[in-house]
Amino acid sequence: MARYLVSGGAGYVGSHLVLTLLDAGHEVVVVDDLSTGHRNAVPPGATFIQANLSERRRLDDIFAAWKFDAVFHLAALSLVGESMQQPLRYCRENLANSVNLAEAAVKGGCLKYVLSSTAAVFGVPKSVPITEEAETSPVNPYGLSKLMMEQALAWAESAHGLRSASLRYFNAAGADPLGRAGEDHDPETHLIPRAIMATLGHAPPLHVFGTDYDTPDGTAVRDYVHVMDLAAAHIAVLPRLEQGSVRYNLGNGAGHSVREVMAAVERVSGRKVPHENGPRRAGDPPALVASSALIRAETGWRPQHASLDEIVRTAWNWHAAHPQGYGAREAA
Ligand SMILES: NC(=O)c1ccc[n+]([C@@H]2O[C@H](COP(=O)([O-])OP(=O)(O)OC[C@H]3O[C@@H](n4cnc5c(N)ncnc54)[C@H](O)[C@@H]3O)[C@@H](O)[C@H]2O)c1
Ligand SMILES: O=c1ccn([C@@H]2O[C@H](COP(=O)(O)OP(=O)(O)O[C@H]3O[C@H](CO)[C@@H](O)[C@H](O)[C@H]3O)[C@@H](O)[C@H]2O)c(=O)[nH]1
Repeated sequence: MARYLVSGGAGYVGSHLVLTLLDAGHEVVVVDDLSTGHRNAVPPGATFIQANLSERRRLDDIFAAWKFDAVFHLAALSLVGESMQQPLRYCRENLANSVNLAEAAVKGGCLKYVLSSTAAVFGVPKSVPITEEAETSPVNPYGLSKLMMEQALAWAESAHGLRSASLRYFNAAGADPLGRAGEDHDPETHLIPRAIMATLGHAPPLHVFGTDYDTPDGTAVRDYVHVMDLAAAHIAVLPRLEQGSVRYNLGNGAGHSVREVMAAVERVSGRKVPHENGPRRAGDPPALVASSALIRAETGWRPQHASLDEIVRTAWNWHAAHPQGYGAREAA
């Protein structure tokens, strides 16, 4: 049994990671300011500390009070469009706060650091699937802020011995198959929850952002990876850190178009997805698909929930059971 710090553990991916760590018998301390997360999303078995990562002294106190085997850093701002409007805020939140956490970890003697990075570090890729050798050339401040932290971590290894894994998630999707957690963002911008909420009648019809892409059906293609598979990857990379820092692309390795996602929602729900076709969303690349060959080869990680229907089914079940997301339980 080990003890881990999870920043952003009240958020979507973070809450699923905390469940996975607790299920494996580990001890978890969550640090989250609840800016986009939910207190009710933190599983009961975890210790919760409400703090902002800009509070460096609080972080030092936390690392002094507990000895952690590793830190998983998920807390961040992650809306691409918002980052275009507020580039400096994104750099402060995603770079400066990540540096704060890394400094506090080093000072506290915790020398393993797993960063939630993103496919957005690649910008518009020249080809898919995207390997780790592909050029990193972000086209928005969000991707830049994550890439800068990846680069800072490389220097922190040589200077401070901080071993890091930068996990470039592609599109996190789905929910805990046991129904203990799900996705609840406000506003919700992600395709699968939006399609499901529209189908349940809890949101307006889905807007299909672009039908004129150079893809098989004209809609944009993404690599949807189950959030529990993402969570499992965090544990799988830890032994690899004994040999040094790593950067891994993390996806299912299969691309699905917006129309294919809608078809999956229709298969799972037995209902039509109310939708309207519209123009492209600014900044959206036509296709992002991961090559996850490297993490598979080096850690043995494999997606266990790879089918799009299974991903959509777990998300559907959670949204159907929680029409107001975590709000209903917060009010209860
Ligand atoms: N969801 C995706 O598809 C996706 C894809 C690629 C990368 N990522 C990355 O994964 C991570 C988690 O994403 P998510 O979708 O779960 O987001 P989320 O918004 O659901 O979770 C982020 C959590 O961090 C907390 N937080 C934010 N700023 C903080 C601060 N300064 N101090 C303390 N806590 C703070 C929020 O309250 C929230 O609980 C992010 O780093 C994101 O960039 C997500
Ligand atoms: O209402 C909607 C929402 C999305 N889309 C399309 O669906 C696809 C997926 O969009 P979305 O779910 O918003 O995810 P992305 O914009 O691909 O971004 C996610 O995945 C990236 C990695 O691939 C991460 O960097 C981001 O943080 C994460 O939000 C895109 O083609 C969108 O244009 C629609 O057509 N209608």
